[in-house]
Amino acid sequence: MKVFKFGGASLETIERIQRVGQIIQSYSGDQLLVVISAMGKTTNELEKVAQNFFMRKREIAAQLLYNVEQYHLQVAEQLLGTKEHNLFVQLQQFFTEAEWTLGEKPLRTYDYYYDQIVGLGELLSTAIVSAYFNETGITNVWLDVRDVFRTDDNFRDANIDWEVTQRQVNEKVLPLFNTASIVIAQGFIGSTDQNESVTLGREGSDFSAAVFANLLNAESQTIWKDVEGLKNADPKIFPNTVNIPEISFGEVIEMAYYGAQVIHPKTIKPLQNKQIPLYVKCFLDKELPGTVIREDADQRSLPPIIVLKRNQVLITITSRDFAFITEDKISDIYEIFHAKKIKINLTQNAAISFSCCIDNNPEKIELLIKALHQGFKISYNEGLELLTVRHYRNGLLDELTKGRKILLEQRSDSTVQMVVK
Ligand SMILES: Nc1ncnc2c1ncn2[C@@H]1O[C@H](COP(=O)(O)OP(=O)(O)O)[C@@H](O)[C@H]1O
Ligand SMILES: N[C@@H](CC(=O)OP(=O)(O)O)C(=O)O
Repeated sequence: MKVFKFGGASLETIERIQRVGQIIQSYSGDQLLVVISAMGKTTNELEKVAQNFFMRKREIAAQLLYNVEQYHLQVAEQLLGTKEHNLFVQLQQFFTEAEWTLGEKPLRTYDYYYDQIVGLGELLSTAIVSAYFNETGITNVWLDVRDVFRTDDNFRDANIDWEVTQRQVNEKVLPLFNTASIVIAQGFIGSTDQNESVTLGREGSDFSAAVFANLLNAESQTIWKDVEGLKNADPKIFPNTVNIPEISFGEVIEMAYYGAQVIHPKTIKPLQNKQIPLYVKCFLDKELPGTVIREDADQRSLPPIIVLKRNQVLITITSRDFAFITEDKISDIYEIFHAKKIKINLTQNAAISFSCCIDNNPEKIELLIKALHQGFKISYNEGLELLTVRHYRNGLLDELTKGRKILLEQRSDSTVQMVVK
């Protein structure tokens, strides 16, 4: 059994969806569990629906949802060449459920409504792709992953209940392979024991695929991207990147942790734990060798790896009365960050101050500063970038920081991190 994951970019156009079909067809001898994300930028559009709904801008929310609906109906009709198909009944059910949600008064948290609305993208994309494949002879079964992935109710970043999910994989997923060798499921979503939809965090479909790979004891997982494979930096930002043919789980978990936008950080653990290799392949040209990520990768010729996180804020937290920032104070500070669900990307402490670099999320930062203000003086600096280079060489660092102001720097033997303006 192999697990495949196709992301939004691979479903952005009709031609790309057809290409995905060809790729799957070329693995006709294998059992495939195929995880699919929302088409193109649908998740961003649905986020806007959720925001407007929660701000009680009902008409705008309804219009934005209508646009998403029309887009999917058009794609479905173009792929199938007709509107007379059961798929359209299934799509209509999803739309009706979403419209019901928008008809409610937002009495629960924003994160709850976000998850009820935003997961729609994956339900639509998988239903369309599954129906289209069946019409073109790629026999498959569509699975509602919310019947399988059980989570807690930490909406927008729900945690998998591995025991229940394993049981449900055994009872509900494995038997599907008796009817077809291909099962198509949504990435990114799951459900609580109260049958409330949840999402697993933005870009979470890589992780969904890894959960399946782990629980199905798959022989491999392949993530199909618009790039050649895993590179030593984002080719959209840096010129002259090189492809990495093989790399270890340990190295990739570091890259993802530092913010490389190519693989979701949670993806590695379920694979490493069962020693399942992860392939990164290019859906634009499946003959390209891509990258294999596995425990015992040969890394003798690993190039310097560069990760750039944009739109960062450096917050400096200073004691009000010249008191030292001791362990108890740091622990209070971390508790506040944890309560506000803010991830710290880099920290540095001095005698009476503690600095940390975080993603710029104005609403969260406002609440954070309010909470911190009671005990500390706060200053912050916006519009920054966090540059991380692993296996660095000094010449390269000079090149990357030329003409930039370095506000904070940390070096170890293997890694340098800099907050730059
Ligand atoms: N180190 C890297 N190697 C390859 N691609 C990278 C890297 N870092 C960032 N990327 C970006 O990741 C993109 C692919 O990921 P993404 O757009 O999330 O795909 P999908 O939505 O299809 O899963 C590439 O187009 C590339 O710009
Ligand atoms: N659609 C979700 C989940 C996901 O993983 O998408 P993609 O595979 O396109 O990054 C998102 O955009 O966050």
